Amino acid sequence: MHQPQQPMMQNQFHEQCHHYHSGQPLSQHHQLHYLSPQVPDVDPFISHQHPLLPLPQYSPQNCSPQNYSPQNYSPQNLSFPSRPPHQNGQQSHFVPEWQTSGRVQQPMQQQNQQQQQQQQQQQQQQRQQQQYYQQQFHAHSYLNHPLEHLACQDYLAQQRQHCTFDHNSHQQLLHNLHWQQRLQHFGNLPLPAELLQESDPGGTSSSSSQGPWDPVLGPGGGRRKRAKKRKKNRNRPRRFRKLDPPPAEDTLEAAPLHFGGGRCLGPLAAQLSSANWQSVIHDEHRRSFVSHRKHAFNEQTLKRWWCILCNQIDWKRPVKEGVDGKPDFVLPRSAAWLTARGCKCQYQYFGMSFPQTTMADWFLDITDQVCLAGGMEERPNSCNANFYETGTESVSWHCDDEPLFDAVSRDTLIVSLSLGATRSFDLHPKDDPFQQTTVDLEDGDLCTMEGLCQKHYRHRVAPEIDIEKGPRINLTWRWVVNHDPGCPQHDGQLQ
Ligand SMILES: O=C(O)CCC(=O)C(=O)O
Ligand SMILES: [Fe+2]
Repeated sequence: MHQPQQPMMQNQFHEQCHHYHSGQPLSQHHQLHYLSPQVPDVDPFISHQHPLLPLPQYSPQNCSPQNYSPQNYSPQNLSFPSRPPHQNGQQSHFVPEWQTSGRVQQPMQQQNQQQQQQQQQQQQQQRQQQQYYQQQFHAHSYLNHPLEHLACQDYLAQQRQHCTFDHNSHQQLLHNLHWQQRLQHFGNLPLPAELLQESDPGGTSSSSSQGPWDPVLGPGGGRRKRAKKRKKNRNRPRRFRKLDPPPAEDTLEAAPLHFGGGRCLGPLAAQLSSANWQSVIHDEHRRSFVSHRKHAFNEQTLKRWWCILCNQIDWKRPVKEGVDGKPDFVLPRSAAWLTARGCKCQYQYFGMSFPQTTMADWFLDITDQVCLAGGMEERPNSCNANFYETGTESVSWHCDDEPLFDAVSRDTLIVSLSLGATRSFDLHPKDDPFQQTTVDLEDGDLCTMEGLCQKHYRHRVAPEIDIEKGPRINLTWRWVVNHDPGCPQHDGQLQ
């Protein structure tokens, strides 16, 4: 997968934020992480994690379609143990000092009244906090403001589980951030007043008209910094520019599309329109085609597949090392690379390597059913699997043009199956990034990229700010034609 370079800051953040994922199968690291009041000893970023969804271990008994499906795997339907109640049964954080210290003995009635008032104030404070974090969550996308986004996500996730959001530890956590991240955090996000008071010893933050406090630039620094950044970005070249269209490729009349065992003709939308395949892109000039078949399998089958894939695939979140040997990018999703028996090719993209795992019989079963639905006579010999835990996980603009598939000089077919949450799949011609096509891929949908699509188009699954959006699995089958030198099938040496 060829992926354009990501901005450095964002990569660093991803790395810091997710490094505990690396190399761990999901089933092992899917544990709850609550904010602990003794944050300083731990990596502050761990506490920023959205409590991950626990995955039960797969066994045929617990894996019946009734008790495990994309629907009941959504965060809302899982029950989490709630936090132990606080000593006095109330939220005690951020109670102003005048309420807690120097108290003198008072008559019972007065005490009760004060308690009631205190409770009301706390409830109001809680409501305001909730409103605030909800607003902030929607205002900050994961990509542009990862810290803010995750902090709010953390809060909202804990609200969902009916446990208290621990402002003390949140505040501790902010104090522990590296100064650069703190700069980014305070620079962009007007924090609630109580957090600002604590983190701004000079008391300069109270004036909201000056903009957010910045630890280096002082009051309003965040705003000035952003204006400076905007000015700088004005001169930066766009990530993708419009170019002249490429010369026309062979027409379908001159060279029909053949793949999937030779007798399968593309585009599938044209060949299999009677079997509910529909055309998403039909671009003869670039010899690029995308076909879509909605709801190709029944619900029971999808639930069974979901369950097996969640638990049986060795999901990984690899790390890309920077020049200094330190990790500088973590995949914003989990993935796995499967090949047919006898093939040992690894899949490498964006400087990361995916170890090969062999397709088990249950996986070949799924593959065969997908082939049947697409009229393919020959099984694809490889598959890239992706697991998107929430709406915020993604795959950025790329094309699958690695030498393994030889997708630049010959027609190829990539066929994908989507399971779980609906996500938007975007495509654009490399020479015309503004000509974007989007197709919503739902549970059980098949989608193909055919012909020279990898040569002329980029595709992605964009991050969404919807943390409530459930997990999604996508399997993309391909044909490896140029085996790695280390693979027994290199140069056709079949074993
Ligand atoms: O998740 C998807 O729909 C796309 C995945 C993809 O592009 C890939 O695996 O190369
Ligand atoms: Fe792809």
